[in-house]
Amino acid sequence: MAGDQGVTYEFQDYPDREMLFIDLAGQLAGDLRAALSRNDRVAFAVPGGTSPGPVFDDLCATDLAWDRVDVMLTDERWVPEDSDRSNTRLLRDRLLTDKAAKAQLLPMYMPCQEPEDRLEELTAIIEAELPLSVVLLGMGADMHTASIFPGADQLDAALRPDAPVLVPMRAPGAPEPRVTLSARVLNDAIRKHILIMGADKRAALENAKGKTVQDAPINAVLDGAIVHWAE
Ligand SMILES: O=C1O[C@H](COP(=O)(O)O)[C@@H](O)[C@H](O)[C@H]1O
Repeated sequence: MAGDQGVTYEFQDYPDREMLFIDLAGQLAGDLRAALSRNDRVAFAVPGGTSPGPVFDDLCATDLAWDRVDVMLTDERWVPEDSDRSNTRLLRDRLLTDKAAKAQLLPMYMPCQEPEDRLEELTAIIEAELPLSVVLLGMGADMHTASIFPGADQLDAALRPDAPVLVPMRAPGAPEPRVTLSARVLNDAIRKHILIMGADKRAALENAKGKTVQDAPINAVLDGAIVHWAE
């Protein structure tokens, strides 16, 4: 167990990335099966970005009742789905395939100029699924998680205990507008995993210790999580 100021999380350190991908996919499948044994449908939120693709490659080939799983993103970049920056595109290509093709993908983007234009519709779809059963999060080297970035315009709104489900976000380090699940929604998940890889991200996680959630938004979701790390 690692922790800081009342925040405790489990840190799983893997000998290499391949072992992390296989083991994390197995743990996610186990959590989803446990949730499916208690519920008719389960909500599963996953990150985009560069890290989770290989985990999705293993997970999508796993036998479970995918037809009862509702998959959503933790956050989306406000770009059309054919953009190679689209997190939805990553999910369609790497997770909603093979056995997991039977899962239902919930939208976190609708074609229009700004996230605010369709926020109510997206919120209504996601709100009906809550609480999340299982969430996988990523983290950037700047200590952002989902699209909760240090210095972002709606940072406080995403971190408030009474935060809305979805928060539109614009941040200096993000080239396009974003939409993100709030920390409240992420923390309400029954099981919470965080995937980080590389020495820079491990140093960033260490560096987050003692910092405020505004300076290190990862601190807002660490409590009770399992952090999976490999070099
Ligand atoms: O922009 C994003 O960044 C984070 C971290 O991404 P990575 O490429 O460093 O793995 C990701 O978790 C988030 O979902 C994504 O939108």
